[in-house]
Amino acid sequence: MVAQSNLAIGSHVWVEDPEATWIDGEVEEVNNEDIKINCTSGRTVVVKASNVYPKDPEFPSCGVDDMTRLAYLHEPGVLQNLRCRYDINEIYTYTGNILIAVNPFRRLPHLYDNHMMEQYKGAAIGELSPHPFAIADAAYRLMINEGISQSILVSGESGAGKTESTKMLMRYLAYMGGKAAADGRRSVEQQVLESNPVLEAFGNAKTVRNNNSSRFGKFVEIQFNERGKISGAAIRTYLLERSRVCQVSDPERNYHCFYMLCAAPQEALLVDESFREFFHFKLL
Ligand SMILES: Nc1ncnc2c1ncn2[C@@H]1O[C@H](COP(=O)(O)OP(=O)(O)OP(=O)(O)O)[C@@H](O)[C@H]1O
Repeated sequence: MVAQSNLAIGSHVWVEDPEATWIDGEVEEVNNEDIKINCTSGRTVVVKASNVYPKDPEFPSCGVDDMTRLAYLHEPGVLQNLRCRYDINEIYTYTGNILIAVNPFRRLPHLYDNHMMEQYKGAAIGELSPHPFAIADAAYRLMINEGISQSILVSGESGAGKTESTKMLMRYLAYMGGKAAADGRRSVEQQVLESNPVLEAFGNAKTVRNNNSSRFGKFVEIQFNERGKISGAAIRTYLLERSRVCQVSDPERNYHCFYMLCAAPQEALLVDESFREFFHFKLL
């Protein structure tokens, strides 16, 4: 990140702030490398020019849906844009063809219903609001049109929303590639979606950062036939945090499946003699 070298008096800028991370203000005085800034918090600070970043005075109050449209693509500019959008419940933002998701920490069902999936069908990226469905649709279309396998990489820190975003991507792909199941059996896409709760039971646990933290890596492969319909799927898992099974530090928890077993009716567990002592385990 490179700060502005020539700062004029009266120009709008960002400076680091110990409480707000970044705060905006106006340049009041320039003394060689030392810049005096009147912050909007009411404080006046003197900082080195290399720590001062230009602020776009014409930045729209509700932000922009693609970061590439920002006048300045630096950390305070990006964070301001994500913040403005988050405040109006716009949790998704593009940076070119990359989708950034900000965890809303509350259910937003209207964002993910069937009507939304229908809208994103065939829509080019950027035509509608940023959304995981748009990313899934672009991948699906490219696969159909170019005949080449596509990958979607979902990354972020713990609790960022990777698992939830992946489920949205899988739902959309299942919606696009779904076909009626024969003779009442479960279709492949149903089985793919229904695998999530099972995988989460055995591989997810409560941590200090996330009540449903995936303690393993996951590679989900969905196979399509030449007509674009789902023909198969494979889920590979990596690096399960095995130590959690026998060592959990408070307030974290063991894998969900342990508590699910405890919540199960006793008679269901007593089918196996080895479960008799189950409820005395220190671990539980
Ligand atoms: N799009 C969303 N809408 C509503 N809630 C969400 C969304 N994304 C995330 N959340 C909430 O945040 C929690 C954490 O998200 P998630 O488990 O997807 O994070 P993660 O990045 O997969 O974390 P980890 O790396 O620890 O597994 C979810 O259990 C859910 O409550």
